[in-house]
Amino acid sequence: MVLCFLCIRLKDGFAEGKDLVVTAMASMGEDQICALKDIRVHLFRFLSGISDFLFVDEKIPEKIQKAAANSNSNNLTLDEVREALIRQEDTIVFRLIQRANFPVNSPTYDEKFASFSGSLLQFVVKETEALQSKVGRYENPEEQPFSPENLPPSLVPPQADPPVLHPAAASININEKIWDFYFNQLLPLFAVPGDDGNYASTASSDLDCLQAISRRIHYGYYVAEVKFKDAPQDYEPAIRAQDREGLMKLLTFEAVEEMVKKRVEKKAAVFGQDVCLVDNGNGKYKVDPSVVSRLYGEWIMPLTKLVQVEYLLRRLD
Ligand SMILES: O=C(O)C(=O)C[C@]1(C(=O)O)C=C[C@@H](O)C=C1
Repeated sequence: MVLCFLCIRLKDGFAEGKDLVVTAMASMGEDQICALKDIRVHLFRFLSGISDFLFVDEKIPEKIQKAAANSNSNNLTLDEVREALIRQEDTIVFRLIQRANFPVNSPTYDEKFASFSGSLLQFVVKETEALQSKVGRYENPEEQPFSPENLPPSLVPPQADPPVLHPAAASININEKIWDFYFNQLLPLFAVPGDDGNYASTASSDLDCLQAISRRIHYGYYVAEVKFKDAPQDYEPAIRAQDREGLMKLLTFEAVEEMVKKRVEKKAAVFGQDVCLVDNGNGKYKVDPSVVSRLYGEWIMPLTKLVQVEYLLRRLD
């Protein structure tokens, strides 16, 4: 009942064109969040189906959690984890396309833009993550916050499934690096210069991109765990020697990386083409497919590997 009410208010809020934070806050007062404590069935997952503005839209981790829980994790295969990475490509490409609907909109990032301290972007990130934390987003290991200071605790009961990952995963958050490359290198490659005044939408769209990219990169925990379980005899000596380079070599598959870059380039071309009734062969894309390939080749895959190395270095602790 409470959930239905919440969904309707969320939908109405967006239909009225309210901005993300206002809608979320208006929809979920503290009382409602507390009332939701009694609903024990994966509230977070349920809500994710309602609004991908607010919550994650990937359900793969749950499948992976189950596969691993059903046995001593031999069920969890590298193919399954790679399948999850492939599905996340779609989310990333679509979110970039969404962000490309707006120009750069630099006032979004201006620290003196409004009466709150910091930029509009920082405000949206902090407030959105606080709400999402209350409904359990950060109970999922691959979800790492960009504004981790003073996050409120989850009000949702923890999932009963036995954990798949080594607890060290929780201490690995490389979002500062993601934030840095996204704003300083990637954004200027696909957002056109200009200002259309849509600052709140721009900020929430940036956060959507950041969260999808961050989830994909921190998914490296699962990739590393599967690789370790598949061949502990290969990984243990390098872990004991704390040999970063050795680990990096062991977990790198260049042929797979080439395939990934080609596939995401193709996805960006297919998902982001201008559709006309008459094919005029203009070949105009909403986001340049070569930028998406670069995103993966220069940042996403190297950082996913960094997460894997960091995880493996702590895997025997
Ligand atoms: O598929 C793997 O084996 C991964 O480790 C994932 C990944 C990637 O980020 O896509 C990273 C490193 C490999 O070299 C290939 C691909």
